Amino acid sequence: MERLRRTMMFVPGNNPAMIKDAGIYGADSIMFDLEDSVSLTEKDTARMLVFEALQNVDYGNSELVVRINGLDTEMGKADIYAMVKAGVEVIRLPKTETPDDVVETEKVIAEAEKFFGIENGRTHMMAAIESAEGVLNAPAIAKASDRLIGIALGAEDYVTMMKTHRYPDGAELSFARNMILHGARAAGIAAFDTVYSDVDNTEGFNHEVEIIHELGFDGKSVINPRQIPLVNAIYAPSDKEIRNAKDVLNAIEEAHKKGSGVISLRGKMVDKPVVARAQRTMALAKASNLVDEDGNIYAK
Ligand SMILES: CC(C)(COP(=O)(O)OP(=O)(O)OC[C@H]1O[C@@H](n2cnc3c(N)ncnc32)[C@H](O)[C@@H]1OP(=O)(O)O)[C@@H](O)C(=O)NCCC(=O)NCCSC(=O)C[C@@](O)(CC(=O)O)C(=O)O
Ligand SMILES: [Mg+2]
Repeated sequence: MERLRRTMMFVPGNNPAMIKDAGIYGADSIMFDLEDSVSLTEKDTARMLVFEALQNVDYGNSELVVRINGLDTEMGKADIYAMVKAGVEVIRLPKTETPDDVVETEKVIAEAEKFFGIENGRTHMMAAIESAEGVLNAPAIAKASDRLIGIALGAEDYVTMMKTHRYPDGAELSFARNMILHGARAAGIAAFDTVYSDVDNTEGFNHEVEIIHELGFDGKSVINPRQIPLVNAIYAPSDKEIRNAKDVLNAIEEAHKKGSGVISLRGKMVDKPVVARAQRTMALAKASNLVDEDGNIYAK
């Protein structure tokens, strides 16, 4: 079962207080930012703070991600070497335009792993897509490296270069969302939606999460801890979905014992994709503490 990444929380890399406490909010992934939330004069400070935090702060089970500055900046290479040395799990490349951007970054990551005597391939990658060219190249970007665990939409930069704004119905993002989602799925990796910057607008945030959940996104970048439980609530399966998933998994286990792979349950075919969906449902139910280890729904 692949790792759940319903929420990926940005933490400004030059904010010691936020860095220290980032693990208490239960984000599936914590994403320390060395890029756009950090001013030019603070770039070295942020790199050092995150370098220390990655090695000395306990962030529990959250996955640790760092958004580096791109290789087209003078900070990019130093960011990569520092984060690889600190043992970060995933390096996120901002403003990815072409597959070459991924390939070039992967080369530097591999160099850094070799330089520090770290097993080649240990550092995974994500590519954030934040422009028209990046969106049109999304399928190729998603296939550009085996290190990629996913690609993400960065809509603040994207809408600016598209000469539009963020709107409640999200029409301005529909093409980009679908290109990124299909590119990710064709490459067999995860797809993440963009941040929602109006932190106090719970209704607007929930509406946006409903849309991306329905489309099939694995999760959403968030900028504030208050947004985490909102995403988890929408990604939590209903009791009916949990019961059905449990029946599917029990039925297929029985069928495998009898040596068959395709069965029907209450008249509906149950084969590999149905089983995969049931496994994801149970993983989401467990992550939301809705069921016990055996998949039984906790009494409300
Ligand atoms: C928005 C606001 C100022 C609101 O502050 P507020 O103070 O009102 O928040 P409160 O709710 O009052 O905080 C309650 C407690 O949580 C703590 N706390 C808050 N936020 C926390 C956090 N993120 N991490 C850990 N801790 C946190 C806080 O310290 C307090 O702790 P304590 O005092 O101890 O109780 C704050 O959230 C914040 O700065 N967010 C990060 C913004 C950021 O990183 N932007 C860059 C990434 S997007 C981008 O670049 C665009 C993109 O590139 C994206 C893409 O590519 O995907 C594109 O193009 O689209
Ligand atoms: Mg951006």
